[in-house]
Amino acid sequence: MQNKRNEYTVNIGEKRFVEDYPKVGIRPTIDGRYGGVRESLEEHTWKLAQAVAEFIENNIYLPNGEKVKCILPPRCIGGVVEARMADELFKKEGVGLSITVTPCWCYGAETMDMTLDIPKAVWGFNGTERPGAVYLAAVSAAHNQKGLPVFKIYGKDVQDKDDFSIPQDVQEKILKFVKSALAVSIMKNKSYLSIGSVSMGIAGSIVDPDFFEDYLGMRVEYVDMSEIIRQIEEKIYDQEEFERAIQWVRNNCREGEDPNPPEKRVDRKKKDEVWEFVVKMAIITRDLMVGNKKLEELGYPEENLGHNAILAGFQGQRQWTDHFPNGDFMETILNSSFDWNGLRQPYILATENDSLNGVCMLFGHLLTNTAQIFADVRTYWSPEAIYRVTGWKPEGLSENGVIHLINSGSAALDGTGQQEIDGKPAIKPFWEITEEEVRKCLEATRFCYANLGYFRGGGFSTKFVTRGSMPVTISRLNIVKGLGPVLQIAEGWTVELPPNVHEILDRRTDPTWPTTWFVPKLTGKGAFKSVYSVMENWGANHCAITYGHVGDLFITLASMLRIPVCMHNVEEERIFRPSAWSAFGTEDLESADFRACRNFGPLYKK
Ligand SMILES: C[C@H](O)[C@@H](O)[C@@H](O)C(=O)CO
Ligand SMILES: [Mn+2]
Repeated sequence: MQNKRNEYTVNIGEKRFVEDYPKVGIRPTIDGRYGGVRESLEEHTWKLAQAVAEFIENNIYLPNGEKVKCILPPRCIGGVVEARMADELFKKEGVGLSITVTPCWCYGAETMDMTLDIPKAVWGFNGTERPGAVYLAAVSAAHNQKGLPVFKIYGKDVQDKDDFSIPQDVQEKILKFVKSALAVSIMKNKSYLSIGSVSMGIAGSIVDPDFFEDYLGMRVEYVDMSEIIRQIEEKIYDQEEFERAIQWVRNNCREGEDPNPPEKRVDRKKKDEVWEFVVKMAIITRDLMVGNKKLEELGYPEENLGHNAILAGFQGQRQWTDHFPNGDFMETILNSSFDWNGLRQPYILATENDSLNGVCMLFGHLLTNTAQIFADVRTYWSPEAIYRVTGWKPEGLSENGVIHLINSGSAALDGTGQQEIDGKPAIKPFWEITEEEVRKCLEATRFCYANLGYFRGGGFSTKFVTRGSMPVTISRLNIVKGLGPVLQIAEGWTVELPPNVHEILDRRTDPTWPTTWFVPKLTGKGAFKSVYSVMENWGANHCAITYGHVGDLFITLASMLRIPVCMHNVEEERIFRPSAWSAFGTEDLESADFRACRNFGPLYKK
């Protein structure tokens, strides 16, 4: 069996190359004055730092299901020498983000974390016997003056000096910061693997290496789609795995309707061959992304390495799909939390090589550890149009109309909504999913032979309807000349339409594709005045769907990467950005975000 974790581990001859997940550096800072002050604070400061480390280790998981690790320096940091001791240790340990913790006054610029490129936060204990909050303000001023934005954490209520508990509001900020900062750190130095080129003129598939390098610290790798053909024909894949995979597919993936007119339909033999082909595509594409040590054993040391890809895109349409089976099955299964190897971390793969949608999927995956759904933002159905076409007057969540999210590939099977949390439809991290839920996701899905008008080479498209009432967040990254990247976020819910209404609306589109009916949370303002205005303000043809109302996490992450958010419906109290953002205006946070991002510039700009 393959390792459950897709951890970018490959063999190079005798050696193993393992890119470890980043750790969290906890920096206890202290007033450096010996002779009474420092001694009286050592224990308290250390205990507070330990409490933060314990809280993080108990509450935050890495995408591979392991607990995140925290690193504390050899001693408290009272001045620059101890700050450097922490730096050295953190570098050795692979720390990717830091939280400075203190209950007292310390010397700002002498104790601060000056590491470039890593997200930083400071929790200044809100007590009054010792001025931790005064340090927080001072060190944040130093960070801003030096152009190293910092997240300021300051509890709302005063705590007693011997209280080592972490108040609820502080906990929330720590979680937001660590989850987002981990995402920044995990994607750094990984690749986007562009398989093929531009799909049908879709701008997101004109993959922009400057964006990936400057904003995400990633590199872009490019391979031609013919590489998949070479590996199929020369049998450069693990044939034992292929046999297991095709057997699993035959037993678990049920075919649905064939949408093609009878005279165009292909026969059973051809369909069986296509199944074999698309399963090989999935195995090979996964290996192209992350490598496979089996390939070295089989005599393919180069292919064994893969491309260090945490994210990939497959052009598919048109040259490939005009001749070969489409990428829908491959995209669906790789994006899912399970396959023939059991439950495992999803591999993030964008359809139509839409790298900008892929980035949103990657953000969503790293922020929540869950599988993502890729979709076209296809149709706004007003209540009037629904009534006209179906005779049903939309009610409840659907009363202001719905948006039809649908695309041929890339929708993870988790998107069926057949997993549950407290009896409600959900998408969970792979280690929380049960075998029974895997079975239900598969049962709720049909694989329909591809529409031969669009896909001359055939293939199997994934068909399901997402269960309603799931809180979800849709997102989209766009690049605008002169402005750079901007992120859009809409929190909302999946809805279920009455079956006959769904059927009528779905049949007007491509009924062999997965559908998610989506309703955004309306605020009555700007782009969120109506469901129509959300659709109208969407910046491209695609969105990524992430389980949960996690727009606040996307906002925190975007601020770390200096990507402004041009549209969101997240309540103001949930927004957490570096303290420097207030210096760009406190009334209109949206405009201030643009100014702050422009001022600090992309995190990795050369
Ligand atoms: C089959 C069509 O070409 C679709 O793939 C098209 O509607 C898209 O998905 C465009 O993003
Ligand atoms: Mn599309």
